[in-house]
Amino acid sequence: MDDLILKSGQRAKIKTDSVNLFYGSFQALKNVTMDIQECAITAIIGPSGCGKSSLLRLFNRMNDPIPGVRVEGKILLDDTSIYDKSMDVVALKKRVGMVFQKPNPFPMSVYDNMVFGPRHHGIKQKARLDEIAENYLSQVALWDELKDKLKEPAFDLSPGQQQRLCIARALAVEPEVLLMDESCSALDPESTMQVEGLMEELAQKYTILIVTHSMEQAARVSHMTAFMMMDEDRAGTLVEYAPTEEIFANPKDKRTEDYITGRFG
Ligand SMILES: Nc1ncnc2c1ncn2[C@@H]1O[C@H](COP(=O)(O)OP(=O)(O)OP(=O)(O)O)[C@@H](O)[C@H]1O
Repeated sequence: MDDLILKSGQRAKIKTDSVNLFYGSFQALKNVTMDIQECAITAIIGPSGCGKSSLLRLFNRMNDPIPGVRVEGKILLDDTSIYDKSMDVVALKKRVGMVFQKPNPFPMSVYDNMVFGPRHHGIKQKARLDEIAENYLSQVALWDELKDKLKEPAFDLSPGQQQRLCIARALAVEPEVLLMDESCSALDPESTMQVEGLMEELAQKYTILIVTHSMEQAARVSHMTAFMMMDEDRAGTLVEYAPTEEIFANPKDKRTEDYITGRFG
């Protein structure tokens, strides 16, 4: 579809148009319009409370269970409206996976973590499940470390290994988009570097969105950066959205410049 082609010539995987999000009477996002590039890393940055996580969670309808939540405007995944009444939310969550701030392996073995999603989606054959476990643990560079520990509890792994396992588990259902909400903030610097390296590799195949408090991380790994702020009503707005190099080297908006140079936030 032509309207999914961006000015840069890249294809948009997700498009939002004039999105407002309300928690009850509180407006958490105001008029957010952005096109998210396919097979690239997009970072969402901004001060605490400006709506970064709220925005991220809109893309796989994670906000749905919150009482009083209301979404206005349009959000497209490819050319399908995510908030259309006919949208199959289980299928959406398979296409748009999520990795959280704290590693959250399930209380089961490494192997069972890996095959949980595929089993849920109907894959039964042991050989196929084994293949999936090996393939995705390899993609996150854990196979060599864990191939002899597949039956051990995932909780026994180091935090960095646990987070890579959670990424592998998210990949095992073959998503198209991966949402990462401060997924390195509970990790030590070495594990952070490993996960960042992994993100860069994964971006060749997957569309990745990250929320991060670390501007260094946004600058290191992302291709596009969205800077958000609260307006006078405390609603989150998109201030500037551009290739990461431009945001950090030549921001167009004074507020972006003030934030990235550490004058506030
Ligand atoms: N479930 C909820 N119910 C009501 N208000 C909420 C809910 N979740 C978030 N909010 C409010 O929405 C606003 C945006 O929150 P959100 O967590 O999206 O911001 P953030 O930029 O990700 O913050 P942080 O950087 O501190 O994680 C905040 O004012 C927050 O208090």
